[in-house]
Amino acid sequence: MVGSAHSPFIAAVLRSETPLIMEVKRRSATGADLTGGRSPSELVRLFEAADAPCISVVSGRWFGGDAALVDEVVRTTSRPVLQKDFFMRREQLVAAHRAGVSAVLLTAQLLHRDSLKALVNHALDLGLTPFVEVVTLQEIHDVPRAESCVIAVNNRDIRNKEQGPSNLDRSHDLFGAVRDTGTPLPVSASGIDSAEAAAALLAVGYRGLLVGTALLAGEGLHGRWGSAVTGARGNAS
Ligand SMILES: O=P(O)(O)OC[C@@H](O)[C@@H](O)c1c[nH]c2ccccc12
Repeated sequence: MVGSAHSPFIAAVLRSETPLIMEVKRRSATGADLTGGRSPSELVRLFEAADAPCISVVSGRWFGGDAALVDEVVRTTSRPVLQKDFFMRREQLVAAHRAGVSAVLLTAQLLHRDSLKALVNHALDLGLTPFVEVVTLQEIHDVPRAESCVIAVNNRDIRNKEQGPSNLDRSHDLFGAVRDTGTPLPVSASGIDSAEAAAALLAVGYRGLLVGTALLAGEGLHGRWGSAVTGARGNAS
């Protein structure tokens, strides 16, 4: 169902033929430059040309981000923006809302269950879409108000600052549990390094994929991903 009941962020991904949430990230967690000398605005325009339904921007300092980066991305695009940072307090959500973003990352692994619940409620009260990242079955079961949240399986480990290898099997293994929460937008995030891997994740039923490094560093922005993922969605949801 793609209707007015969904938030703008969720609706944009659900109706897209190329459901890739494309990410502006200045550096990898190991410090490698990912911009290739391109400005944030240039990257946003490249993503728009590649039909990104919405844009993710990493404001966390590990990845070279800051508030000015979020402002520049929001100013450049009219598509819904997801801000990726380590949101822990309500005031940070208020600031994100003021900056004009549509969705905020909430990392289940880093938040106590009660805090996650409070932050999901605060985000929804502000009109922000909670983008909840999970890595385990228990975390999936603990997501409150899943029908209003994006639930994203993170294929990397945030506790080692995402420096370890990615594990796409995690997304494949956890898909059924994510779908059963009733989230309208199950997502697989991080470490999706090829158009083929992306197509396989869509085929099991993910409705959106979050991709940063492979698009920034690889050939992803030159058409190949678009043609591989268009129509790759399964019917599982
Ligand atoms: O560059 P990748 O491997 O495609 O991953 C993107 C995104 O998922 C990743 O940047 C990310 C996942 N969780 C985060 C938390 C904070 C900052 C960034 C992230």
